[in-house]
Formats: sequence, C-alpha cells, structure tokens
Amino acid sequence: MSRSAHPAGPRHADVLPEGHYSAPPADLNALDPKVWAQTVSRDDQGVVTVGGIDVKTIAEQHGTPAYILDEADFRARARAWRSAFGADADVFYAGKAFLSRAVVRWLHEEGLNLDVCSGGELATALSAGMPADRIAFHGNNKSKEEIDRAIRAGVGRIVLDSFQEIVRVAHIAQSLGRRQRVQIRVTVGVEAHTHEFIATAHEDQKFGIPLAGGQAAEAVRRALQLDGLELIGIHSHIGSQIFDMSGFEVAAHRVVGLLKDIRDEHGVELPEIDLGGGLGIAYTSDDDPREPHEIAKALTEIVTRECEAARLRTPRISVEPGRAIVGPTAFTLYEVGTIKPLDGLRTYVSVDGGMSDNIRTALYDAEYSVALVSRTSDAEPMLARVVGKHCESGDIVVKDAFLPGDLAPGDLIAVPATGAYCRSMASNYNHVLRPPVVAVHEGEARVIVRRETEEDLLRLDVG
Ligand SMILES: Cc1ncc(COP(=O)(O)O)c(C=O)c1O
Ligand SMILES: N[C@@H](CCCC[NH3+])C(=O)O
Repeated sequence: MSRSAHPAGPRHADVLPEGHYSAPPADLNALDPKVWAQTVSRDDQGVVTVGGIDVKTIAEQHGTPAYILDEADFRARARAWRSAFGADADVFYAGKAFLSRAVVRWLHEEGLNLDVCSGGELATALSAGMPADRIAFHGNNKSKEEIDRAIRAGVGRIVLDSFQEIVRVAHIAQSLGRRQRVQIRVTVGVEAHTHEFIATAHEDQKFGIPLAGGQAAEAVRRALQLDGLELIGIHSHIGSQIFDMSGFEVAAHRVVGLLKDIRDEHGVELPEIDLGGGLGIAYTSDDDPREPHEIAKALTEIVTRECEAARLRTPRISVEPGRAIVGPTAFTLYEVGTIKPLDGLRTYVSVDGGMSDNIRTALYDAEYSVALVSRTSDAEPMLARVVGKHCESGDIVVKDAFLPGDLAPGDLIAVPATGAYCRSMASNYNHVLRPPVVAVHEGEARVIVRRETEEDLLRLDVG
C-alpha cells in the first residue's frame, strides 16, 4: 500500500465552502461512542477493532466494502428495549431497517417480536424460526397472496391500512375459516422527523386511514362488523429519526380519543395500542438520542395519563423500533481509492462502494461521520467528501467530513451508524455487487449475508 502525501486541503473557517460541518474535531483519531458500535475501540497500533477483531483482519478475510455488525451491541440494544418496556408491553423490531436470518434468531432469543412489511420479510422471519404469532404484518398494498400466506402462517396481527384492505383481509380470513387479529393504522395528523414537528399537511400521504372527518371511526365500524376479523387495537406511526417526544404525545392523545369514541359508540374497549417506531439515533456527534428506558417511561406515562383522563383501561402498548436497535450496531468498511484535492473547495475521497450501499445521503441529505480506521494519523485535517464509484455526481456517502491530510489509497475508512436502511435499501446500480454483512462477536467474524457475486447478477439475466 503506497502512502503518498496529499495536500491537506482548505481547513480554516474563512476559506471553507458552504456545508454541514463546524470546525475540525480536536482529535481526528477519536471514536465518539455515540456513533460507533459498543465494542469499537483502537488497539495498541491504532487499528480499530470491533467484537475483538481488527478491521485490517476483517478486510483481509472478507474484503471491502462490507457492513460490520457488532452482535453483542445488537443484542444489548434489543434487550434494553425489551426490558425498558417490560412484560406489559411488546417490542416489535421493524425488519425493514435490516433483516437476515441471524438477526431474526437474535431477536427471538432476546424476546422481541417482529414487524414485517412484505412477503420477502415474512419468508425470512418464518424460515429463521420466528413464531408466527410474534409477527405483525404491515404494508399499504399487501397482495392477496401475501395476505393469504400471512393468515395461513398464523401471524399475530395484520395492520390494516385502507378500507379496501379491511374487506380483503376479512374475506381471505373467512375463506380460510380463520378469524384474523388485526389493528387499524390511523393517521393522526402529526408527522415528525428529527427536530421538525409538523402539525399540518400530514394526511396527504399513502399510509393509514385519517382520523380526520371520522374516517378512522368508520373503518372501525366496518371492521367490527366483519366475522373474519378480530379488531385488537389501533396503530399509529408518525415518522422517522425522531428525538422530540411531543409528536408521540399528540399522537397518543388522538389515538386514545378514538378508543374513547369506540367505547362510547360500540361498548368495546380495544385492548391494544401501537405507537410505531421512528426513534432517532446519533449519526454524528451533534445528535442526542434518548435511551430506551426514557422513551418507554415517556410513552407509558403519556398513554396512561390520556386513558385515565378518558376513563379507559390502559391498553397494552407496543412499539416498533428498527433504526434505534440496529442503526448504531454496524459500520461500513471501505477501502480508499482515488483521492482528488480540489483547490479552494474540498478533497474528494473515492471509496469502493457508494450510493449502492448507502442511498440515504443521496435520498434524504442524511449526515454521516467517517474515520480512518486502519491506522491513526497526526496529519492536518482536510475537508473531505467521501464519494462512491458510481456514474452519478450525487453518489455521495459522507457530504462533509474531516479526514487526515495524509490519507492515501489503500487506507481503510469506516462510516458508523449504517446498520439501518443501508443494506436493506442497497441496490445493484451500475451492476455493483452488494456488500456482505459480517457479524463480529468475541473475536470471530461470521458472514451473515454473503457478498453478491457476478454469478448472482448473471443468474437473473435470462434473456
Ligand atoms: C409502521 C412502521 N413501523 C416501524 C417503522 C420503523 O421505523 P424506525 O426504523 O425509524 O424505528 C416504520 C418506518 O418508518 C414504519 O413505517
Ligand atoms: N428508510 C428511511 C426511513 C423510512 C422507514 C420506513 N417507514 C430511512 O432510511 O431513514
């Protein structure tokens, strides 16, 4: 590996171009525990280790790019959510964030339930032995085949997303001689994303049935009349990467209002309420997520208070965290390729992956951090943009970050907090092969999703 020197690039505030960064961090070699998986640290040589293995060894054994997942951290976070909510509530891990058979087994062992939203996720869950009655089936456009398969498998609940689906699920259940447990997903008029909290313009989207105009109440009326359905509760999911609990407060208030109306109209107290997922994680050191026990306490208090005010028995609560469990447990390991300093702007650092393994930066303008992990460096910080190898100028992994000015081709860098919505949203753009997921634990690195091969690609191409 050659280590040619590169110009350090611009670094003083008065010459820095516009961007999301502040000043360079005091220590470029530091690894903020907020954004890195729990077992990450540097060894005596300055090489980053995770799960007891150093990243150079992982790269030699499994290649790059690769998602490296800290199993102990995953299990610890799953357990923390489970114990924070206790025996009177249910935690459904949202499989859309990242799902594999190993993950399903860990969830099962740690006592969590699973939220799936497609036939593929359902098949993965069942094939790894998740008991069907611990699975919730979601989706705004479930096919008849998916509904049929879910009911036959005996899923614990189907979350109904439209008037048409109420009838569709009832018919299929009845034709199979079943009575399917269902929840109705409502849109409560709140949409929350991180610090943004919008109270209007939220019903204009594809999920759920609006509370507004009595539509959700009408959906409940219809569901209660259908023999194939057992209505067990109301579901609400208000957004993604949320830190501020006030959105959940408004949502719980409105869902409990509906439960009260249902009791008053039908004399039925629905036993469950699902407040969805969406809890935020730290992608950079500027983010301050809450701990599961704080979230559990806040949500339980909100629902209990609202139910007391409405003179309702407090329903069993469920939540559906995806990102908050798997997000922080993995990082993406890349090898540095071409380095291109642009005078007066920034240095473009190309890696061997890109938007095909992390679409979130291009799609949501998401922010990430990055570190040199195969060694430490005392070189001056350079303002860098980490980009991929795709034929697209928007192929950006980390928009603005400081890396050591002596960074060289062959160095390993890693982007933390990529456990959620990176592998699960990965693509084959430019026929780039999707990276493996390598689980590390107590000194062992185990491939849980293997790297795609050219044979995989060509097998699908049957023309
Ligand atoms: C219904 C539902 N539940 C749970 C989640 C999981 O969200 P997150 O991974 O942000 O916790 C989502 C995705 O936003 C969702 O749509
Ligand atoms: N995929 C998105 C969030 C949507 C989650 C599913 N409703 C993300 O990466 O943040």
